[in-house]
Amino acid sequence: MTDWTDPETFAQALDEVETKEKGNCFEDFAEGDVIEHDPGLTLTQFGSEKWMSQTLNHDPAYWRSDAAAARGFEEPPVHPDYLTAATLGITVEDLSEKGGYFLGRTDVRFPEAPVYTGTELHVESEVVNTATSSSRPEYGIVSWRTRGKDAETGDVLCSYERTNMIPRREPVATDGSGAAATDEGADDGPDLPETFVTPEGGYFEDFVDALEQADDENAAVAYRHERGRTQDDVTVASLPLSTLNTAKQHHNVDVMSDSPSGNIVTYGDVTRSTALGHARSDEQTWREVGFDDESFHTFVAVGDTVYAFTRVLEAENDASSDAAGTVRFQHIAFNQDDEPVYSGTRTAEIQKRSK
Ligand SMILES: C/C(=C\C(=O)O)C(=O)SCCNC(=O)CCNC(=O)[C@H](O)C(C)(C)COP(=O)(O)OP(=O)(O)OC[C@H]1O[C@@H](n2cnc3c(N)ncnc32)[C@H](O)[C@@H]1OP(=O)(O)O
Repeated sequence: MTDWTDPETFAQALDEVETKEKGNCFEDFAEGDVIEHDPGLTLTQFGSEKWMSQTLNHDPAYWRSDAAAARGFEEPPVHPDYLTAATLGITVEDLSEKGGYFLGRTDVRFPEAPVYTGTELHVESEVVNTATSSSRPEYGIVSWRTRGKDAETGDVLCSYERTNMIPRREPVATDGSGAAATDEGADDGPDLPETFVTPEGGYFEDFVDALEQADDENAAVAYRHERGRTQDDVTVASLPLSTLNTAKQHHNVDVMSDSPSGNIVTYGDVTRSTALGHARSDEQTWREVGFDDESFHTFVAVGDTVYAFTRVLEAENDASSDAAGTVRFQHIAFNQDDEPVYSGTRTAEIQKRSK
């Protein structure tokens, strides 16, 4: 009688049986398809606090009712990064569980902010673009518009457009491996301003003053934040799973040892939220408005440390409250070797010094 647990027999059986697959390949997506994601998630205080604590987002308005009231919230709301991560995590099983990396995201918006704990999230995605990767024939590139809705009212709470590399079932013929390796980036050396201005404080006026100072010179308002967060099992594997993100990239070392990263990697939303946490620790945030042009440049893995760098792009004396003005930033997350791992622009309302 066959001993199915005999190592040689079992190895052969594994080789010959089919695998009941999870997730979808590139060929499964067609422009215009709408996918309703089955997993739902109740946005809890515990989930939001766990996310915030581990990513160093310690803004008291999300932790304490008196600080929340001072900012015009009924109670501490769900943190927008947790809401964003949950709106993406829920989609992974259908969109990207097959593998392939999160390349970028844009137009992240929160039309019904603030969102309070206890809200049930229902998420749907529409395929907006599918493209061949000229440099990687075994992958295609897919973009989706995703909307996270209040399951009860249907109100859109978070929406964005995201792009991933997605494995193909069959590699496609391309015009050659060198296609992406153009030397477009042939380096003329860095082209940076002479001076870097750091805002004196974290209020709206400090950003306005710094921009005015930079305007007078060949200068930019750009600075780094001191905090770093070394990636560990909690940030790499536990946080994505807490948003129902089933991407093997974050929790299956076995499969990932044979992938471009060679190991499990940090969920992009953890990387960016950690960098944003560092940046927010040096400003007086009033409200988050949105995020654009987000890109993930290279992998972050256990043992890597996530730091943050900020450029202030513009400031406008106009916001949802007289207590704040609006500032547009570029945030760059980088690792211990000073390599950029994430970049994106962020629009946020920043509290004024004089209320
Ligand atoms: C899985 C998950 C969540 C989820 O489940 O969802 C995650 O959280 S995972 C962690 C976060 N993530 C990462 O850790 C990835 C970091 N990244 C890299 O490590 C490298 O990027 C790479 C190894 C993936 C690729 O390496 P690479 O092949 O050298 O990279 P590129 O040549 O730059 O990109 C290849 C092709 O993608 C096109 N492309 C790039 N960016 C965009 C964009 N924003 N929009 C549209 N197209 C884009 C590019 O135009 C090229 O297209 P072509 O093949 O046609 O030239």
